[in-house]
Amino acid sequence: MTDTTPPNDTPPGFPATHPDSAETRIANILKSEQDGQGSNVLSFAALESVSVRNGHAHVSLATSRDNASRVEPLRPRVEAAITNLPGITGATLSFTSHRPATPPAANATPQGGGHRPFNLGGKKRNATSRHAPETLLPGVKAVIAVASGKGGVGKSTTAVNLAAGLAQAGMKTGLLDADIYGPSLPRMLGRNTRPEVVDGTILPIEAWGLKSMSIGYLVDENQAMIWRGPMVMGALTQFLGEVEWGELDVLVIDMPPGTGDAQLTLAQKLGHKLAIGGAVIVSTPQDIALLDARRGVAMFEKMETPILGVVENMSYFCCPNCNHRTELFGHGGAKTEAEKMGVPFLAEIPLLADIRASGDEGTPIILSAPESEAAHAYNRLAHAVMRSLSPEISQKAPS
Ligand SMILES: Nc1ncnc2c1ncn2[C@@H]1O[C@H](COP(=O)(O)OP(=O)(O)OP(=O)(O)O)[C@@H](O)[C@H]1O
Repeated sequence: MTDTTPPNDTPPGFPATHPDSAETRIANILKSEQDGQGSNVLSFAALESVSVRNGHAHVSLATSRDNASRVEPLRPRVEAAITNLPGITGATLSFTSHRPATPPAANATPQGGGHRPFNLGGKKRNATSRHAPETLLPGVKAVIAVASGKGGVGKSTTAVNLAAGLAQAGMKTGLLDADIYGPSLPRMLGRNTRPEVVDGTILPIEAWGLKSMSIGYLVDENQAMIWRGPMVMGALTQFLGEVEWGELDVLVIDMPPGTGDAQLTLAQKLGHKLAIGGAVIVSTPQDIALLDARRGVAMFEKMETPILGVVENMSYFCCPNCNHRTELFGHGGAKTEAEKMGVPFLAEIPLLADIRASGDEGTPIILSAPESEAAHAYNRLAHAVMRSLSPEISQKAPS
């Protein structure tokens, strides 16, 4: 469906100048929703902008860092109230913090509100040319984007084990956690160190034979939650342009879930490297997830990114005692769907408590239990991915 609604427009029935405009009604909601101390939202946050696109309202509020924690618990209620307005089908509240936050690393400081959240000090660089797409990741041969049409399908777990599998097979591998709002890499890799900044460049954290980077290494968990879009994109761009990735055969990127602006922008920025690598779409067998997977595939196809294939996660349950295999959600949905979409089916990963436990303990299961059913499944995935890469990259893949 074509979007005929201009950005920053009001929905049908809300002329912008009218007292009943979307902005006025949203401001009224913000004035009426109170926190536990009886203060309304607009008493400690300023309404920066309202835009409505295709019925979805994006509301940006400016607040101090201290007050951000007061707004956050109100978010679901406010978003629900805005969604109830006529002509509005959904709402997203984002916050801008106007005070600089805790330094993420010894000499790396988030700037707050800017498009380059980390001031890395060191030599003055030409940020424009350094961040121009063609100059990004100069030593990286290929990028593999691990994506999913929706959250919670096991994308990060898949990305971590895929990256560890590629490293184990002899490829020089990096792993970037691009999920700014829900970084899981530090936990899954068992690393909680602040990266060093040397000469204006962030050094990646080494873990399990991988070079890794995540917003979770740099800022406190709740801090990135209050970032608005441009800061998120700024952080991602810095991760691509200002991390010392060095020479890598592949950089695996754990993409943010979904198919919104951040995903599109990343895919655009990485077009030249993704053309040599490609996208891996993670799905669970349930129909709804498959619909979302289709959206993921469509997004990369639109960007002319090669689709390396689809992975079915939580595909079947394997009893740890008797090894009996149970198809919990009906088997083969993702494979059939991949065939219909004309993209390769890469692997099916079982649903296993040990996979979750290994992730929580900080060692990818492909390394902690190399003889397990799960490790074999992830190895099949890594080898399938290697085989689908171009020969110059995948020469280390077993035939
Ligand atoms: N095959 C599996 N078997 C058992 N548990 C799994 C499996 N895959 C993922 N999980 C668990 O499911 C939860 C969600 O996984 P993960 O964080 O990888 O998903 P995600 O798609 O990256 O989520 P988000 O969209 O929130 O980033 C985690 O607790 C993880 O350990």
